[in-house]
Amino acid sequence: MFIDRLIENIKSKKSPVVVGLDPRIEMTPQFIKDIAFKKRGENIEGVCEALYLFNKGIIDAVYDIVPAVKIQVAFYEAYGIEGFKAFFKTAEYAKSLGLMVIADVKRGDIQEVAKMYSKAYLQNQLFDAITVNPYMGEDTIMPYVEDAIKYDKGIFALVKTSNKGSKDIQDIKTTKGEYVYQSVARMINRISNSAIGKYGYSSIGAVVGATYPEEAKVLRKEMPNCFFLVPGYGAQGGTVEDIMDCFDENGFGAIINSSRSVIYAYQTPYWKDVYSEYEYAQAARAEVILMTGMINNGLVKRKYIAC
Ligand SMILES: O=c1ccn([C@@H]2O[C@H](COP(=O)(O)O)[C@@H](O)[C@H]2O)c(=O)[nH]1
Repeated sequence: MFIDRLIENIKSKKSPVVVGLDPRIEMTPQFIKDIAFKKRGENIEGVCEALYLFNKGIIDAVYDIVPAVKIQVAFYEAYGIEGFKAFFKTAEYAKSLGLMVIADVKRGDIQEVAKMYSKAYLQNQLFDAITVNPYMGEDTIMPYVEDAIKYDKGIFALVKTSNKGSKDIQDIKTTKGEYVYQSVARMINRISNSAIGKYGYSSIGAVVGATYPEEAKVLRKEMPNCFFLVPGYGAQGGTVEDIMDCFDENGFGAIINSSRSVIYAYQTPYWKDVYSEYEYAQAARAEVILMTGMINNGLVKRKYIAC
């Protein structure tokens, strides 16, 4: 099952860190752009080649120390068909090195449309899991759940997102006296019963932001079946302490995504005097090792088992 494979990958890499491949052309090292533009021209094709080459460097540097990568489709979709090619090529390369691939596509929509989104991603062998948006209601996520079970894939449903504005709707109190995100959490946890693996977690998981540690603590209890995909670590302000309550005492229960803080580590105050732009991938590796060490130390301090 997807979730068992994910847990086994976390165990074998001894890391719950997911690297987010969200490349920006304006932050891409010049030497990569030079290579890409020379090969494909200083145009959309060249830009997309540069994004792919950048990702390839990161993947080469981290594939042996993380269980998965998360690829945010917006950074590719912005460039049309060439962007999509870079998106698929990135997924293909990550898979070829044994990484699990989460497509961050946050899909939703009415059932008939959701079926087509699901066909695009969950029926595609390149992707192990996708993110979905359940805020249109249960019927809209069932096509993804059905395909996840049928094709042995995973889904992570948005429950409490990491952005500031997540409170605008997700934190409204319902007539039952709970927050909207808790109602969504209850729905997802119930649905997730249909896909529980041998470690007690389901292939139907939840997105819970690192920037809301109190809410995450509540949700960990209210969603015992659901593995959390936790964005918001690093660049958005989430810290190791903030994510601790996403884990269970066996050191499972969560994968922690970091995109900018890892892929652009060489530009951060911590690493910028150590690594040049030519060494951006080594900097990303160093940041993942540091992040993994800090998370595992945090787990040990709590007397939880480290990953
Ligand atoms: O609640 C959410 C859900 C998804 N994301 C995604 O995670 C990364 C975060 O990038 P950073 O550079 O580490 O901030 C990005 O792909 C978002 O789409 C999120 O941030 N919050």
